[in-house]
Amino acid sequence: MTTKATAPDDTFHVFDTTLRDGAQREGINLTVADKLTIARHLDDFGVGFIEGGWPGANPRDTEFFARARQEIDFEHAQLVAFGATRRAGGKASEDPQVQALLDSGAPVITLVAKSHDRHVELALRTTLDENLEMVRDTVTHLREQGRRVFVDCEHFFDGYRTDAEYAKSVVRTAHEAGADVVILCDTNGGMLPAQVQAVVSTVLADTGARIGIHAQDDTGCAVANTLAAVDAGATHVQCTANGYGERVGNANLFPVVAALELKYGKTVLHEGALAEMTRISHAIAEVVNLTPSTHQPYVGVSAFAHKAGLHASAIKVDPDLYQHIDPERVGNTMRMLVSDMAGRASIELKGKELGIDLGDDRALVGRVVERVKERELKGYTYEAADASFELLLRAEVEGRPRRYFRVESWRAIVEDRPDGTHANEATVKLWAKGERIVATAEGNGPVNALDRALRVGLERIYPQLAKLELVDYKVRILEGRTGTESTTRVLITTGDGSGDWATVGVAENVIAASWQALEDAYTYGLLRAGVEPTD
Ligand SMILES: CC(=O)SCCNC(=O)CCNC(=O)[C@H](O)C(C)(C)COP(=O)(O)OP(=O)(O)OC[C@H]1O[C@@H](n2cnc3c(N)ncnc32)[C@H](O)[C@@H]1OP(=O)(O)O
Ligand SMILES: CC(=O)C(=O)O
Repeated sequence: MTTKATAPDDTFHVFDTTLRDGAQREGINLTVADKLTIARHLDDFGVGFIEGGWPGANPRDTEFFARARQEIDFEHAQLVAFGATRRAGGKASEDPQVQALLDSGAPVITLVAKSHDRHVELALRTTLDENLEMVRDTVTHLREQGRRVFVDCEHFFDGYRTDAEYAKSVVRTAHEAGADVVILCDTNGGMLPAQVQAVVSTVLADTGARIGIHAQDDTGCAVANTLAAVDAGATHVQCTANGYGERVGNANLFPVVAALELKYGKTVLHEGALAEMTRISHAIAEVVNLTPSTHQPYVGVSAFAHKAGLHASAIKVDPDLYQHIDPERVGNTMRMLVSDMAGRASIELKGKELGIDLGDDRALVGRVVERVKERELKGYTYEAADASFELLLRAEVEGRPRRYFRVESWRAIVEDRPDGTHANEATVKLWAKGERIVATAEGNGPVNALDRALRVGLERIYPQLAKLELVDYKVRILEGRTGTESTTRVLITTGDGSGDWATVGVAENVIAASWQALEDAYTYGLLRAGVEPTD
């Protein structure tokens, strides 16, 4: 582990606490290996500080610091150990919890300190003076041991309401004892931006300490509160990747950093890092085993996805008209969604995205718009089934549907037996390359049996299909869609090892809807493989 004396640029700190506060989110349970992987991603991204956990609080965090020291050569970040001030009535130099922070070998230590009078009296069960002494003694001791110290003033904003002078005296004590930054924490996450801005301004003016911000997201304002603190003069922001954290989470690192770089014009990352943001956000989501939020600002797959026809018509002229930044700056991409809200421009842009030349054929584009609207009324959804849309578009452009096989008939049988067992069997009758094929297969359900029968029938003629795999299958009942009876929509995602595609089927019953989605899935798989249509 490199123990750099200072962060790359010490005038403004991006401090990440994914491995400490992020790990406090319900549902996240990181192994040491996970923590090491996330630390590497965060270092690549270029944050200045990575809070790795609370050494001594649990064996996992203790091991993380030991292994990070051995295994990671941090290029941009310094590793930070988190812990509390010493116990009331003791000495920092004799406190085992404080000693564990030193033993971690981390060059920087964040101490959580009480700054709310009620917490001191009720949670610590000590006096206000002794709490100040705990802060002074612990910071002094750690400084004497050569560590850089940051102090997190827990519940600062709530404490400021009940006793502003006491809250500020904790900041002054930490600062005078040698803490480099004193962080005002909105621990309960109840603050609003204007309140944060006012308090940060006053504390800066009254204490002379360098101020940081740590905002929980309980009002949905953590990012805004963080930026409000920066507006007021804070020069250290504590965030977590994807906003993971206790309860509803913390200030999300990615929108905070993007705002600092793109809206405030600050350089807080190394060159080229911002363009890696989407990849890093998704990679961390993968490690914590949570699906990345599709609607996350900047990095969500929907962050630059455009659905409304009017938006598309302006974007066709200039993408800036409906986007606050160029998505490539954060490593994301613009996408056009095709649905019944599409107009001609949406189809033209989607065609371009798919590499299909529509020329200036207004009539053709108009026909596609009409067809999409008519099919969406029946229950199809093309924004979730790009591959089915591409097949529909190509059919219009090429004057006939792409066909690699023709279906004579299909049938699926579900056999329930009195002993509770059952069997599923399907038969497909097809024509491909002039040959009539009859194939039968069993499966763990009727759709699986149909999928297998289709594959058994076609694989000999199209060996490319061997690589195809059903990745996801979703069914939704569309109540009263046609005004009479409900219909069923099936969305299938298929992969071939180098990418995934989604197809849709709609019918009165789930098996017929699945069959349509399967037919599109196989047809699109052959199209992707570059196979020429035969029929
Ligand atoms: C706002 C935040 O998110 S801060 C981060 C909080 N993170 C965590 O709590 C996760 C890790 N925590 C743990 O593993 C455990 O709580 C430990 C190891 C730290 C402590 O465990 P225990 O010794 O069993 O104590 P317990 O958790 O019941 O209570 C915490 C103790 O620390 C004391 N304490 C709380 N804050 C501070 C502080 N800033 N300075 C000193 N002592 C403190 C409490 O008064 C309480 O003391 P008590 O044991 O005399 O009642
Ligand atoms: C320190 C911290 O996590 C908080 O006050 O929320």
